Amino acid sequence: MAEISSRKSPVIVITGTPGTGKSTHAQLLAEESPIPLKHINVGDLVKEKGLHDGFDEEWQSYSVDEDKVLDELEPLASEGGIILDWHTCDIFPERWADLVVVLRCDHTQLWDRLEKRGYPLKKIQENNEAEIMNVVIDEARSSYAEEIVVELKSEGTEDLESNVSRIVQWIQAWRKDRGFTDQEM
Ligand SMILES: Nc1ncnc2c1ncn2[C@@H]1O[C@H](COP(=O)(O)OP(=O)(O)O)[C@@H](O)[C@H]1O
Repeated sequence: MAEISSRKSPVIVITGTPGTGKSTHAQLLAEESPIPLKHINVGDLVKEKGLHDGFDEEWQSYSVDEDKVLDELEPLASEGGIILDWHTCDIFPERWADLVVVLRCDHTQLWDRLEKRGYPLKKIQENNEAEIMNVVIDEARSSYAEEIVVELKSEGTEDLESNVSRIVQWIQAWRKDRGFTDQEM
């Protein structure tokens, strides 16, 4: 069983291979949530706050300093009311997460999305392979209690809308279980 946190607002992790729709889901969820939720795009935070050891030209990505990321996020996670949007999740301590959503996408569709984003071929191939090999879902399942990990398809706008309304329902149930009313933040 996952440990019950004392937070009034949950920490929701939205993870998945790059291009599966994490930011799109997190933005819509922040708009539709019944309680305020701050969307934290961890990749953007790494860039803005310099939580890295430099940029890898070959892979066109930052070499992330995970300790710095954890130090930066710890106070926010303790407070709750955040959506953590990142392509990996196993660095986040188990006690942080109330819900871990893993987005999935058909690999040919994912390839197109990453091509449109202008990723180098090598990076498209690496991510495409990771999606086929279930890398992120396996990582989530081995890092968190089974009952808080949810795998959701993200291939069209209907998926986006139904996924977000499902998470909204989950937030309502999470708060009700803890005896919070809609007015009480
Ligand atoms: N469920 C979906 N339906 C339609 N388009 C989507 C969906 N999820 C993502 N996309 C599109 O795929 C691209 C990548 O989405 P994004 O949210 O930036 O992915 P990520 O944050 O996982 O890298 C965007 O152009 C977005 O509009």
